Amino acid sequence: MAEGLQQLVLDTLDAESTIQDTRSLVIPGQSEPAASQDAQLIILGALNSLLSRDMVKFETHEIVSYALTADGSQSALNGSHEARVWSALPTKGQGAPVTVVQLKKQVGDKTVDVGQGRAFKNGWIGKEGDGLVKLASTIKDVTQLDLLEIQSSGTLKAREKDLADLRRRKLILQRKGQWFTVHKGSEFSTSTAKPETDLTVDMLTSGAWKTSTYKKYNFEAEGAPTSGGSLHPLLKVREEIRNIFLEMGFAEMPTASFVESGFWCFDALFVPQQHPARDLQDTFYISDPPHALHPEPEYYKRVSTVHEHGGFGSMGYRAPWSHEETSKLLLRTHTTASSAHMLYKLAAKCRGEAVEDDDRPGAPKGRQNDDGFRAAKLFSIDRVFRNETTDATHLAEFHQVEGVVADRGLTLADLIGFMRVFFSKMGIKQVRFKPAYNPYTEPSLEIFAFHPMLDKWVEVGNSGMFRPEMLEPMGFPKDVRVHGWGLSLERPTMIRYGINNIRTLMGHKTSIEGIENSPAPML
Ligand SMILES: N[C@@H](Cc1ccccc1)C(=O)O
Repeated sequence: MAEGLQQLVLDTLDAESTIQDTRSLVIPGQSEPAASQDAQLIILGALNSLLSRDMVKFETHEIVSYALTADGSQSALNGSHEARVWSALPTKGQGAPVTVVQLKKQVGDKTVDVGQGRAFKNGWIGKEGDGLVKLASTIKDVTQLDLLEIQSSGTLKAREKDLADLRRRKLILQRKGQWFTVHKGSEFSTSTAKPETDLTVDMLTSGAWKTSTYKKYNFEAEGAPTSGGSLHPLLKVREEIRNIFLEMGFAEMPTASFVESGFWCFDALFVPQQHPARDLQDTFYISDPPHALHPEPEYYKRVSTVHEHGGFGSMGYRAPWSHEETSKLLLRTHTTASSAHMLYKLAAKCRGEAVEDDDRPGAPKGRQNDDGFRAAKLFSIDRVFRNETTDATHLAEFHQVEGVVADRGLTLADLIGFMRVFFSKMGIKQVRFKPAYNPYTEPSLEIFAFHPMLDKWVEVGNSGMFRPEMLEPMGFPKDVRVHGWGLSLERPTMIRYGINNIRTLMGHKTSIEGIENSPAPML
């Protein structure tokens, strides 16, 4: 049929040079002109195909048309509700008046409910005793006439108001539609022979290429979508947070070692060896190799002593030290293990080790009484592991955002002030702090942010000033203060992307399509 229709369009153009209104075409195989929108869509298909070969040009005309609802079609056929009410009643004085109950039985509840009032208003019917009678002997059912006109032409000529009324009565529906005016194109011909799409060896040898018509190359056509890699939302938010750190002058810590020893993950941080976080139920331990390499002996001695007996102003835990516990290998439970490595390295010169002076601007070089301390601002964003039962908000593997700032004279006010700036750069303007406990920081603060969508305060991080029991065995001078904090990467990502089940963000339930379609976050 498609070809027959294209041929019809070309033949009509050949005879009449333009087709003013495609609604006048009679599609091959049909008896009526193509007044309906369905017919116009079929015509549009044929026109587009001819347009691609430049055989025609056409203009589109947008129209609004109307179609009858089921109720409307019934009224077009049998008369409006009010006319059906009128015709069911006896003429005044010529029969017993009909009660509403009887009338409903005769013409149906809906017809009476809708039609009765209108029939009264039109003066067609009246009351007599308990019943109703006809007052008018003949009526003109304008509603039915209007519906019939709409049925055949799609509209009412110049009577917008009545259309609105019929729509309100749910007798008609509005439809958007279009029709077309068609002209000859630059390659117009009455032949619909398919143009060639490829130049073949056969055409070249036979010489057919000279007389063939060719399909025009479509430079507008979009290629098939390519599937490349796309960044996971966690990576996008990680990048955004990394940029905040970099813009605040932080350097990134190396965090490649997922496996740590009990020493670096806990002991160096003054986490007691009996702490519940070190239990098998909370931490994944590695069985092979069975032991970690031994840390530097003097540092190890200072750490074990401060745990067992105290020192640096502390009374220690006064519990027996277990070498076994410290040398266990485990999947790190927090990135503070990496911070401990970095802080130990930062204090190297303070311990009197030969370290090359760095050339950061402002770093005191070879100053007299230089104790070797260099201020530092460090961050990391990487994966940690906890032996957790997974649920909508917990995973056994997740990511931590961690930062440490080391300098002389830092106070708790600096930590709080810094947190406010850091979180406001992440788009979190309202933050609150609550005293908390960490074995390695004192004071410690939990950080809460106001979540406007949830309309409540949610915990976003944990922070504090590292204890002398941790810093001084590393070799930091007494007046050096280090504050640190940690937060999850998943939580801000879930908030940003409106995800409420963490398992759809990470793990085997993640939807690849969701990742491909997730927009970059906005600050
Ligand atoms: N390690 C802590 C975060 C933290 C880091 C540094 C200082 C204080 C707290 C956690 O896992 O929650």
